[in-house]
Amino acid sequence: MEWKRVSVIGAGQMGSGIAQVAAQAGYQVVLLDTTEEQVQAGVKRIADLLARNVEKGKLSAEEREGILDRIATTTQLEEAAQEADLVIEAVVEKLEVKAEIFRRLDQCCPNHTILASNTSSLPITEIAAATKRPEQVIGMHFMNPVPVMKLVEVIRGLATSEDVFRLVVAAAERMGKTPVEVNDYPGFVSNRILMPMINEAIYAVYEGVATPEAIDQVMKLGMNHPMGPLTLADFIGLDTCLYIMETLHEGFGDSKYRPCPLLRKYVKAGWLGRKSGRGFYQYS
Ligand SMILES: CC(=O)CC(=O)SCCNC(=O)CCNC(=O)[C@H](O)C(C)(C)COP(=O)(O)OP(=O)(O)OC[C@H]1O[C@@H](n2cnc3c(N)ncnc32)[C@H](O)[C@@H]1OP(=O)(O)O
Ligand SMILES: NC(=O)C1=CN([C@@H]2O[C@H](COP(=O)(O)OP(=O)(O)OC[C@H]3O[C@@H](n4cnc5c(N)ncnc54)[C@H](OP(=O)(O)O)[C@@H]3O)[C@@H](O)[C@H]2O)C=CC1
Repeated sequence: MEWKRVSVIGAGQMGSGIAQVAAQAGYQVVLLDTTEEQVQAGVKRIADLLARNVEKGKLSAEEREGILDRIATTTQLEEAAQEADLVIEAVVEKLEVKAEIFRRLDQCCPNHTILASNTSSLPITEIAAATKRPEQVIGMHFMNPVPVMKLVEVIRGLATSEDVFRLVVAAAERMGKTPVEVNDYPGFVSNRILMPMINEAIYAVYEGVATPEAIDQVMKLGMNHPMGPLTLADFIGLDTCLYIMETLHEGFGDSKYRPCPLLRKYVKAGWLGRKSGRGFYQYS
């Protein structure tokens, strides 16, 4: 079956990026967030990035208009659900919030609709269990920034069907991505490896080993990482980093994954990184 419509739930940094690459791939997209302001902020992010691509000569002004025309917006889940072939959820990294969204999507989507989560770490099998169609639920984990990064981790839940897996791999490829299959364990592969490194960098700040600037320089100049771990943590969002560490800690029951107290403190203070204007660095 040829898919035409992709709905994206959550218009934050990941949801807006996913909506952009889906519209660039020719899908009709519906982008949803809880308020009109959030949805419009997501659309503005897409419009600005596409305008920069026009300036760079990578896209024509007509192509930009075409992509933006393919993105409709809503704040009503029923509206996002009603005609979707594929729904990709990208809301906050909390199991109870995602499970409730999947429960509602299951009720309002057509029978054929596939429900994917962009979760960074949470169990796909448990998200799927909130629906009556667990064979049509799957993990589709894009990387940030979505328009640039090539990888999509594709994660099968216990019940995910082979057909659904193949359709989702094909959709990721159509969006210009390279899908890699991984199994349903906390943090999958990407964040099981990346996030303990970031957490360790935060411990190094906490224990006074070096300043954030020095730690980032060591990893950039010494290991050729494009961003130092603390700049990357601010870029991902410190709330998201904390939720991922909590999932690893709880999921494996191993103290090596305990989140650094400084990370908790920053999140409690509302220092969420780039998106809130302050994290390990200041942005305004
Ligand atoms: C937490 C999770 O669950 C999983 C994750 O996503 S973990 C995070 C994974 N991502 C990373 O590790 C990113 C690491 N950082 C990088 O790769 C690079 O710093 C970067 C690609 C973000 C920027 O690259 P750079 O060379 O330093 O900067 P710059 O030259 O300005 O940008 C390179 C390109 O990326 C684009 N770009 C940069 N930031 C962007 C953004 N936020 N959104 C969209 N495009 C962006 C630029 O427009 C530019 O595009 P062109 O080549 O078409 O001109
Ligand atoms: N940041 C990253 O680098 C990556 C993140 N991810 C995953 O993507 C997901 C989203 O992350 P990210 O985009 O960074 O987060 P953001 O905080 O940027 O965006 C999340 C958006 O979802 C909205 N939202 C929250 N609850 C609901 C709801 N019930 N219904 C509709 N919208 C809702 C939020 O609105 P409000 O602000 O009003 O709550 C916000 O606009 C998370 O699961 C994260 O783990 C995956 C890969 C990389």
